[in-house]
Amino acid sequence: MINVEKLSKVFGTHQAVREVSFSVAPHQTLVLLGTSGCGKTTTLKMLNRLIEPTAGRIFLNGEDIRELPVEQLRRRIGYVIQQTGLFPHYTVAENIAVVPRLLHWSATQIRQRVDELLTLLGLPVSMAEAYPAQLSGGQQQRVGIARALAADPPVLLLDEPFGALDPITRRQIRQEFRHLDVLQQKSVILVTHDLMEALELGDLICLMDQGEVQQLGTPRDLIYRPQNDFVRAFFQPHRFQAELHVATLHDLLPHLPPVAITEPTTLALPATTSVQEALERLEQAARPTPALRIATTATSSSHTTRLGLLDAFYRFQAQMAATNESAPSPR
Ligand SMILES: Nc1ncnc2c1ncn2[C@@H]1O[C@H](COP(=O)(O)OP(=O)(O)OP(=O)(O)O)[C@@H](O)[C@H]1O
Repeated sequence: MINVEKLSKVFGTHQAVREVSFSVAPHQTLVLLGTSGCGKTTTLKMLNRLIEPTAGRIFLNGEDIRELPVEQLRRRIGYVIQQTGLFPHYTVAENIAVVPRLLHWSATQIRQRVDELLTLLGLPVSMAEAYPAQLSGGQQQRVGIARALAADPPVLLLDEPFGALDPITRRQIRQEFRHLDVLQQKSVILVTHDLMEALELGDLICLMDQGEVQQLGTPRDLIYRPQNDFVRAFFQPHRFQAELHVATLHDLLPHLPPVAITEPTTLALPATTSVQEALERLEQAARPTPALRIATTATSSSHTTRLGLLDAFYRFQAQMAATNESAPSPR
């Protein structure tokens, strides 16, 4: 658990971050989102004291981080940066082992942890002896994450972790990242300026502008209950795509048109799946496009087709627009 209270940073006369506060529980991901220069990276670097705050406090599991020796703090906070920061002359195994070595783990323990992490991140164990330059960008990124997780820190910080990847790899790695078991029980804080990445990965989004928090909330809060004109304008150009990410199959259940399912195969998804993910999964599924079975409870389910899903989405969108227009503005 990490708690940030009124964190500020002034560089010379420039206020880069002003009174930023948030809390991230274990197994939650908070995304720091905003345009270039809004203070995301500065905020992130204050969390592991790569930058010292001008004011404010940070608590790691209740302890003020200023009370902890920096070395100890950094072992409890994994850190991944855009260019991975892997040491080019170290093998994959040696890169992952940097922190365990500092902690004087035995060679056997280190070897086991390296193999375990490679497997957890979907990399072959045989890759341990390769050098970073022999790996693809996506593989290097996974090794970067494995290295940050080596000593099992409760907090993981990621600064534009997928930024250097091509759009297809980026999307794939992002999907995998979301389902990584190894991140359960960790507080994850991720910096991005990519709106879809934020909506896909964030349990909470902290949208910043000029060093200040414009809104802190769930992706749904930011899309459907924007607190001010900045938040509204930030999402407006990508609104349709954004709504596909935040709407779930559960939202669409009351809007599903009655259909007789004739498709021979079905794809089953839980009702918590986003509409975006359901459409992607249907797209990737075997031909002909299967019917979709939405598991609503342990024993009951609803069926639809791709077209039925889109139809229900449009109805849901119209309903949300009507509700939001009639609702008073929160500010
Ligand atoms: N060491 C520094 N000295 C002076 N000013 C700095 C320093 N680091 C950052 N800044 C300034 O603080 C502001 C916030 O920078 P920061 O890197 O946190 O933004 P960001 O939102 O992460 O941007 P980007 O997405 O471009 O990385 C910017 O105006 C930047 O120029």
